[in-house]
Amino acid sequence: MARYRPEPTHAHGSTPRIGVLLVNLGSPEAPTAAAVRPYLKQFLSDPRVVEIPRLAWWPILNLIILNTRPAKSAEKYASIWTDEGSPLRVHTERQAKLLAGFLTEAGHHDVKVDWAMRYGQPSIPDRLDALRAASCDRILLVPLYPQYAGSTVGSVMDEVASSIHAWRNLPELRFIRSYHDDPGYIAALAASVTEHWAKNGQADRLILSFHGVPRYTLDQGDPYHCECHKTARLLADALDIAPERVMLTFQSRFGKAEWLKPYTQPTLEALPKQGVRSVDVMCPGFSSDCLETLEEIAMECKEAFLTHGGERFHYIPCLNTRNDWMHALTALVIRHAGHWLAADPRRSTADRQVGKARAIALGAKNGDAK
Ligand SMILES: C=CC1=C(C)c2cc3[nH]c(cc4nc(cc5[nH]c(cc1n2)c(C)c5CCC(=O)O)C(CCC(=O)O)=C4C)c(C)c3C=C
Ligand SMILES: [Fe+2]
Ligand SMILES: [Fe+2]
Repeated sequence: MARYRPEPTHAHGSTPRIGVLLVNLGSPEAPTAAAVRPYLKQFLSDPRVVEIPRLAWWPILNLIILNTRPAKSAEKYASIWTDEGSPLRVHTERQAKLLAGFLTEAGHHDVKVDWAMRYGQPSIPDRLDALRAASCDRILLVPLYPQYAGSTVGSVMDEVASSIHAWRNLPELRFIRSYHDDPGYIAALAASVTEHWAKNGQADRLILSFHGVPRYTLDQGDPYHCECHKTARLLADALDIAPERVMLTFQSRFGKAEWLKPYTQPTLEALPKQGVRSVDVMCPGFSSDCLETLEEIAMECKEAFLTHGGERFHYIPCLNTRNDWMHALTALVIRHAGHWLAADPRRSTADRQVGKARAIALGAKNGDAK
């Protein structure tokens, strides 16, 4: 059996380009049990996500979870679905379009931006094939997870590796491993909180809720927990807020094992008894609003806080397509694609910068104040 498929003929002779692939987690095709089932099957069959030995996990997944969870999840998805589809998908597609525009504006015309989902559609192998067909011989992968976790960024890289295993002529590859402490990302988060405070006043607490992962991943060396804490510390510093007014929590626990603590919902339920009447909740670990923020936090957790004696619950949206975040993402991409962009002799920014530098130099020489 041949391992390698023939390469597309256009791989030869055409102008090489740089590809940028944004990747997020993925959503079902529709908010129905029938559509949620294959999506959950793919998701929960990923050994990076559920590390239970396959033989033990297979019957639990196929005989129990996939017979009960799709209907419940579908109901939740239905409560956040938009006319254009899943919010996660809509935001990710817009982020890709805006990034392409911002890169062009910065003078990088030969960069092709595309987007893919780790689970469901558009798939990573499909979009990598498309970048190859567009003659991209250098590809930067951008998993849209600010904090690294084996279950997210690690899984994206597994899928990339399996997608290209039969390519004969491999592209040069790079990836953004995480951007949890990127100054542009932190500044965009801080600006979003500051704007919220300017309109609504400050709540008693600012809760930073991150997606959880099993506790054993921390014990085994996954840096996710540390990166979440670093993001929270940098954000609190940028906001100049007293540390005791900020809390970091972990949401979306799945299954019976212990996950990272403290858990978001039980924390919110306990706060009113401690005299905390109002909270602002933000999810810095999600680059786009999705089921886990719009339904779990803004609906479920809000109700839990209010029914336990809380008086005011505000959810601060994810960065989505905020202008400051799109600028920060563009800068991140330019930095990671750095030597490729700098080495491209057709790059027009280089020309422009040289032109500008010449104008300044000549202007200064001629005593021209302009
Ligand atoms: C089963 C274990 C899971 C781990 C580990 C996990 C890690 C993890 N997930 C995200 C981001 C998202 N997860 C989303 C949905 C979601 N997550 C799990 C399970 C685990 N996630 C499930 C089963 C689901 C599906 C929905 C459900 O049935 O509850 C989403 C939202 C997708 C959407 O379409 O809106 C995101 C985003 C991170 C960042 C992470 C580890 C750091
Ligand atoms: Fe998840
Ligand atoms: Fe959830």
